[in-house]
Amino acid sequence: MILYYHCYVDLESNSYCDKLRRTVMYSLIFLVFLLVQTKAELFTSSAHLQTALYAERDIADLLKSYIQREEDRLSRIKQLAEDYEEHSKLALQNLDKYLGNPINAFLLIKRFTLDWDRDVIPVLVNNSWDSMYKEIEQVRSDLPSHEDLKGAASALMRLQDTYQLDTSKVAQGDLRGIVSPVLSADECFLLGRLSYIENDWYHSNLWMQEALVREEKEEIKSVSRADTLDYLAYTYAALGDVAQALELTKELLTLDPNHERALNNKKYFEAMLRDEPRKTRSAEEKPGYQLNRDEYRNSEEFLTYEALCRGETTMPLKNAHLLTCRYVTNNHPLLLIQPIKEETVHLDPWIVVYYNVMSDEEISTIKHLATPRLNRATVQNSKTGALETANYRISKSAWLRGEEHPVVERLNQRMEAITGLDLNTAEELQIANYGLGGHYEPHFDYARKEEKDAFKSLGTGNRIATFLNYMSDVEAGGATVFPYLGLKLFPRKGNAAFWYNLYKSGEGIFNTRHAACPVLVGSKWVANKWIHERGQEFRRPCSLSEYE
Ligand SMILES: O=C(O)CCC(=O)C(=O)O
Ligand SMILES: [Fe+2]
Repeated sequence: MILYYHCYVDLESNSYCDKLRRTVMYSLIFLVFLLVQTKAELFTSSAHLQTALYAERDIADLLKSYIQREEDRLSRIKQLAEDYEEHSKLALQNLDKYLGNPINAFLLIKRFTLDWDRDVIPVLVNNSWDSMYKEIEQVRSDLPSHEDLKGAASALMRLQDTYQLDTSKVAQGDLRGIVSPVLSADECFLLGRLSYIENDWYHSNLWMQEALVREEKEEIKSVSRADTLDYLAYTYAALGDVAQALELTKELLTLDPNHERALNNKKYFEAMLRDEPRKTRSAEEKPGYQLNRDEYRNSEEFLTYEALCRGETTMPLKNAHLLTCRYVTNNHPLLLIQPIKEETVHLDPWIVVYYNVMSDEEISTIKHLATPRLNRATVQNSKTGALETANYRISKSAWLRGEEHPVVERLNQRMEAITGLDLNTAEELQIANYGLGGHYEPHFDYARKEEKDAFKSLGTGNRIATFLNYMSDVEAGGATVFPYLGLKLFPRKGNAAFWYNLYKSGEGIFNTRHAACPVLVGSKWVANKWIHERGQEFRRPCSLSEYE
């Protein structure tokens, strides 16, 4: 703090010492920024949320050892009290005799000088909690923050939308048949309130309704019915259902007749219904349509993406009868002994799945290498070209270079053998871990014409192909889907998907637009290899025809 203060005062000065101080100060500020950044990001990766559980275990150990020490101390105090009680009782029975003995007098004095300092003070004066608390505070930094709470709530809302989860079923601990903990009325209320803070009236309304239902059933109330009615009425009004808002406000007034806001709202709602009697919730007919969602999230593409995520069939797969499987060797020494099984899952654009590309051991090595380096995944701003985080891509990722570990190098060579493409110009291997509700909404892997500078710094052209390794099964959700093809690929540990993003002319293939569905239950790990145009001139020769 002192350092910061001095530097602040001298900010304009240019002596060497000041420059040094300024550098230190900026580094500190940057460090704090980094800490805040990483702290607020636990929920975006399941690997990082694990640290919270380890921290919780450490806190339990710390608390237990503290309790043990305190129990020992208390029993020492108890012994002392008993000893004093007994000694004084004996002495007081015959005071003159006791004190008349010089040895007794001497021992009494010793008792409250030397013995006191040595045996009593350490037991009575206790500051072990302070040091204990400091230790807990250190572990605290590994625990989730309020930002994580907000992120987790909005992830739950996303899961609820995508997988069309019924609010009361979620509250009862039913996630599409997978058992999860039951939520109390106040936990439903919290979800309603967190949505409310985000001006998300739709979800706030659902969860406040559920809070009311649960509150009614609770013997010991965990939430105030009046508060819940207050929020719920507001959300109904915000969603346009003024009549319902009025009903609930009246109920609130029966519980709390002097509730000032409710009294005002009642007048306001009554006036609205009188002056604009047709004012009811605007009903949008499209399935999946939600008030409050932005235009894109109500679009055909997005609704198809969500339907595919749920495993629905949105359109018949074209030429499904022509899809085949085969063993691939490409006459490559790596594949001659152990050919790789290739399943064509779509013909045009050509999309294949390769089986058993990575072994469990390789996957575990790669996860270990990546875990400490996982950072919130970024996307490129198509206008400014800058890399930034966005809600439409929630995961954490790390880049691994071939030279870092033989397993990475071996995987790179294997992908080169399988695809027959040159991977020297490819991007490094990107490891991604999706946490709670982690997803990547529909996107192209290739840069479109308007994104002129997208891969300029790499100098290797556009992303000609994608090789997507699945490093985990996902219990529910987490599919890779292609909304324009009606294609959905559910992750299988060790398998990989591969497709070309560009025609031979270099033109982007629109229908490769794809997305990673939110993870509903489980954790999703993938390793992505984006292969670039440069180096493929003879391996995948160009064509003059635009769409080939
Ligand atoms: O994780 C997935 O299923 C797809 C990921 C993806 O499309 C990407 O990272 O570009
Ligand atoms: Fe992608």
